Amino acid sequence: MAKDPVRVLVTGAAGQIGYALVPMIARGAMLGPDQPVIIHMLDIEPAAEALKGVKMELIDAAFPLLKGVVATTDVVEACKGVDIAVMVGGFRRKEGMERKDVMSKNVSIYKAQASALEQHAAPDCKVLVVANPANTNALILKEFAPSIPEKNITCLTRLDHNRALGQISEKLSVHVSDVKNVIIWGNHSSTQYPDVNHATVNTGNALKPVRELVGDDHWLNADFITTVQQRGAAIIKARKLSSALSAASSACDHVRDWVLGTPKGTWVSMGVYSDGSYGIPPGIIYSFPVTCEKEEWSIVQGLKIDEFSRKKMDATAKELVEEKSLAYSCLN
Ligand SMILES: NC(=O)c1ccc[n+]([C@@H]2O[C@H](COP(=O)([O-])OP(=O)(O)OC[C@H]3O[C@@H](n4cnc5c(N)ncnc54)[C@H](O)[C@@H]3O)[C@@H](O)[C@H]2O)c1
Ligand SMILES: O=C(O)C[C@H](O)C(=O)O
Repeated sequence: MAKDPVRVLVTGAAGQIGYALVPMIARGAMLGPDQPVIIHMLDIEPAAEALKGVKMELIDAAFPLLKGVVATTDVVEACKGVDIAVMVGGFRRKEGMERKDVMSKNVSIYKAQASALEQHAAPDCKVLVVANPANTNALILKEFAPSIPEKNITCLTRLDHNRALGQISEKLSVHVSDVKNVIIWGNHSSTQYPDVNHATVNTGNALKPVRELVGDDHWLNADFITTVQQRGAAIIKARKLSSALSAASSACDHVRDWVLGTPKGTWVSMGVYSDGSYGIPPGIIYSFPVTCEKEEWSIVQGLKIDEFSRKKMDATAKELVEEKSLAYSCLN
């Protein structure tokens, strides 16, 4: 029997990530090849014509899974009955701007959209915040939508996770799908800590530690970390635009694994509300290693944390605590 369609909201749908993301959703990359979808697209008035154009293209592409398109500048209409909300809309960082510069513009958007989601989305709506500052926007959304379960509000660090997999795969000349269990701890910013201490490579007959195969702790503790931390800025420098296709693809990975589950023995990184695991202060949205089953994520417990990692995990937590107070000061 055919499944009922799932309603997926994409905010900022006329923007560049939105343009890459909606066809991926319509092709089944987010929810699977047998899951029909109705895509809700929200943007603001100045982008209304462009949004209309995206809707026309979605229709023209004749996607078999696409059962309807809502394209609107009305946040209430956009949020009505949505099961999944991918929050991409916001003010984008331009070359030379610090993430903090975009903070005040974005947190007020997220405060307003929190109420719309709370009142009009499906009761169990899952939310993924992509727009920067992603962790803090997600936190603001959580705080101003108290009736949405906190487990349903997450932010995107899967792009950083995938970037880390990509760097290891390039370094070792192995296929990226043979590398697993890297971790992104903390903020989707240049303080994030990409950790390979528990990562492995499938060599065909064994799972070998990445650290052993790379055999270059200096590279792993320095260049590898900064390359992943700075990858977003490097792409802005090269494209004069921030990453879009990789962000859209990683957003699909995030939601797919959340809804359909992570493969056995594999974890992924997600920005989630801290419960105090690994000594990270509660009250912030922090990226942890998680496994997903039955549409719920759980933080992987019991990983050994060395002194080097501890410092980096605490530094990125500290930045998030500071961002939180900055966000509140912008809202006052
Ligand atoms: N978390 C991540 O890994 C990651 C990766 C890449 C980009 N980003 C962030 O994602 C966001 C979007 O990036 P982009 O390149 O698509 O930007 P973009 O500027 O091309 O698109 C943003 C869209 O949001 C719309 N918008 C602005 N205010 C809105 C509002 N109140 N409601 C709905 N829509 C609104 C704009 O009109 C625009 O169409 C940026 O904040 C960017 O920094 C995050
Ligand atoms: O938009 C940005 O600031 C960069 C983006 O978050 C990225 O990681 O590519």
